[in-house]
Amino acid sequence: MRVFYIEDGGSDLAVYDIARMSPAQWHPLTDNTARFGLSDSTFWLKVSLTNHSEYPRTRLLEFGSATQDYIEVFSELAGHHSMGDRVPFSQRPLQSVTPTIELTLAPHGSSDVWVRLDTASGFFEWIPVRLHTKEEWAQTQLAQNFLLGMFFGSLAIMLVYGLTLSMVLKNINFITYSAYLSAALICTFVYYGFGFRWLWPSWPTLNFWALQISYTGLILTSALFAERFLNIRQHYPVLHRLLQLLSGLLLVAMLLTLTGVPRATMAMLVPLSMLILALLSGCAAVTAWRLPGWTSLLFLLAWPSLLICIGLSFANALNWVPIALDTKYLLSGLFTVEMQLLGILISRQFYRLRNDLLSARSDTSRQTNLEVMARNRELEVLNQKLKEQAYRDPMTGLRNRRSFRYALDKLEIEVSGQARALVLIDLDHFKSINDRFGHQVGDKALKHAAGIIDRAVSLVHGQCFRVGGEEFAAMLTAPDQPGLAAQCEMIRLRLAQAPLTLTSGSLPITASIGIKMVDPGQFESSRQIYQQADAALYRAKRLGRNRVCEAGIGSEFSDTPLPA
Ligand SMILES: Nc1nc2c(ncn2[C@@H]2O[C@H](COP(=O)(O)OP(=O)(O)OP(=O)(O)O)[C@@H](O)[C@H]2O)c(=O)[nH]1
Repeated sequence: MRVFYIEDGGSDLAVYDIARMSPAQWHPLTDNTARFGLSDSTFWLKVSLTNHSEYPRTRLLEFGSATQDYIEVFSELAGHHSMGDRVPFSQRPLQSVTPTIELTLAPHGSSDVWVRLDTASGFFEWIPVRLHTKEEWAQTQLAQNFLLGMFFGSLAIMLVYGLTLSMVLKNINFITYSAYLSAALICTFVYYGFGFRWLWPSWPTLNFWALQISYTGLILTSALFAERFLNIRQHYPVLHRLLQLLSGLLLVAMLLTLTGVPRATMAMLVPLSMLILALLSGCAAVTAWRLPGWTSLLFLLAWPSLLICIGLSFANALNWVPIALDTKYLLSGLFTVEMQLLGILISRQFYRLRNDLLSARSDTSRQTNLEVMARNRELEVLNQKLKEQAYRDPMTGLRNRRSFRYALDKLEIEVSGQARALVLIDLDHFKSINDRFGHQVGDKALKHAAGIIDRAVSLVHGQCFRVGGEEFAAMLTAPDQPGLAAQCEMIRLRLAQAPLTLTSGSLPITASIGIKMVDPGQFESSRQIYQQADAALYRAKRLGRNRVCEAGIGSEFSDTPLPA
């Protein structure tokens, strides 16, 4: 088989004119493949067939484009057939997505087939002309169907995955990915001729529309996806506006193409879409360079696949590719890889966002916990202070009457351990201090005396209380009776020997002290203990003040009630 072509610039030649053309006017077709790209002309192909065998041979002549508008075949052997996608699919002699006719050549016979190629959009498909035996053709169809089945199957699975996640997660990246994937699925389905064959076989115009619309949809959804994924609006606002403008122009070009009036609109559609894809690929490269990491790198690898696929298809149709390349299969392969990589990337991106959100939430709750703990600690300290205040006398800072009651009760229930003593200390003639020097000096004298008594009690490891106006108490650990008397004497002396210094001179302060020793083996109520200590104090007062008296030694009984 040899294939030649001739360009009919005025589109006015009929098959009779073509048949009369001299061989010199025909140009051989490289690789038997028509690559006329964008042109307003009509093209004629001459397919010269020879049977060198002594038997008749039946062959299938295939024109490998599913979407070329007009393919008219004239043959002495097979008659005239219109097989482009501008005539209903059912009129094709063979029900194949790529126009195919059956020819039977006589033994040692030869025949020419004339093919008229034309287009309404001004863009010629890449059309390989192939001659098959019936067996070869059947095998090729099987292999093609298998590969395309794999391709569409994998796209469909990814689409289900994308749609499910879009619905469940309501994540914009999954939504734009699903839109892009749907457009890719529809566009390739139409481009491979399956829409025309299975869905609208009697409506050729729809085939043309579907192709233009789905192609534009593919470019626009891919731009939408890349814009969202790369966050172009935020990072490259100028590019975002440029892309919007180009997308608008692309939409207009598509609508003009649909009206079928100006052929040149197709010449706009192709470069516009390539420009959009090239800009987005550049943007992906800049992002990958700015944010190094395998996510950016994978996106950079995946994203330009679409540019390469579509660019190669057009370049092939325009005869710019120097080698014979079946772009249909390359397109399927690259598309599948791209969609899978993008699927992985957006899943990864989504899970990273999710993890960031979760860790932010746990940070917040950790922060809240820390704040609550700090607040609890503050409250504890405050509580402690309040407790302290409840048991302290504000003027002298000593433990107060309530604290004394508590210590006295404890003294009552102590049944083992060392002997202890309750010591009551009452300042002598305090009323006269108030009367002579006033209450302010009285207060000063009280604080002074309280400080001396407390320090003295601390020296013998006791506890000191202010139980009344000028009355103090101490709980001491009593070694034995003489030891206890010596300790109380020490307290008395320390006070008596440290007069309060006033501007007018020094003011001596003395105290009378009553002691009650508490024997742990012998039970006495707190009331009894207190009354006996108070009686001893009373005795000290009576005996002339500024002295220590102990209960049980020369004792009298006191009726003083327990301090409330
Ligand atoms: N400035 C001042 N005086 C107080 C305070 N609490 C009690 N007083 C006074 O202490 C005096 C106690 O007087 P009295 O109970 O008669 O006993 P006294 O004068 O010390 O005489 P004796 O105890 O018998 O030696 C009263 O005048 C109270 O007003 C106080 O917080 N500040």
